[in-house]
Amino acid sequence: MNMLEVDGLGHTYKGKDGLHTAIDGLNFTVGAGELVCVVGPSGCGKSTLLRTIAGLIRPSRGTVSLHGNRVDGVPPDLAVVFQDYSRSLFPWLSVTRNVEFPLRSLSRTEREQRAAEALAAVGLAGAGRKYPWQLSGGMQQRVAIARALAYRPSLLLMDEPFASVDAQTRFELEDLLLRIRREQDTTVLLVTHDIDESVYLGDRVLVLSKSPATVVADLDVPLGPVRDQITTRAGEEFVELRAKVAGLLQGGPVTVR
Ligand SMILES: Nc1ncnc2c1ncn2[C@@H]1O[C@H](COP(=O)(O)OP(=O)(O)OP(=O)(O)O)[C@@H](O)[C@H]1O
Repeated sequence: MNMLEVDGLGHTYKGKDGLHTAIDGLNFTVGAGELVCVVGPSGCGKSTLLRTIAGLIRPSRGTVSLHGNRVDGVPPDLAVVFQDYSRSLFPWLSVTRNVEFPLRSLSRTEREQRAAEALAAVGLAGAGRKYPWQLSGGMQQRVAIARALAYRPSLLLMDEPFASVDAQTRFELEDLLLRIRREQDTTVLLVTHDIDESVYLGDRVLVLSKSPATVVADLDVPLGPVRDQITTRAGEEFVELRAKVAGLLQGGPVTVR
């Protein structure tokens, strides 16, 4: 079953300086349980795409459907993790209260249980009473991921989620995401600038053209569910795929030996 269907999606911003078409004629689907990465040149419209899927922008053309229902406003069963963790957590709330925040409609016991489970899943079982400002950047992003997971969304949207952390933490968070989606079967659409990251994480990689963005390639990543930062990245298939994505992003012919 398709969790997400994007059909003929286009958006034109109307600004003071006239019209600007950010995305145009985008078509793709994401199946339940898939992790799909989106890469594209800077400014090609990746954030516009995510905002449209999240129902934050009403598209000028085309439709977005989440498990068969047309998105028209922010869907209730969707969570978003942004790049800027420092602005996505509430500094005056403890880690546990931050994770419980979207669960206000649930009973207290259920909120506490879900928050504890999600914090354990991201390796922060002991940090619930701390405040975001007492944690490192990587730990804060773990809290943001835990908050999204505790909500148990049908679709998890991630907008450059690891772009603001150091390289070592980035690797750890990538592996955390791979483990979580193996264990919880979460459906994820993740936008990244990083070609290597798109291949390392994705079951599929969607390559976008420069603005106005269209899908220039939809590549399968046959690397299996269990990946390793050292051996996977050194493997022949990985190296070939990343060269292919890089070639597509440059817009040139793709010759991979
Ligand atoms: N609110 C807006 N009004 C007018 N133009 C906008 C608006 N938001 C974005 N744009 C323009 O639309 C284009 C796509 O922007 P968007 O932020 O979606 O791209 P992106 O691929 O996410 O960028 P980056 O890679 O830099 O994060 C850009 O040219 C941008 O200037």
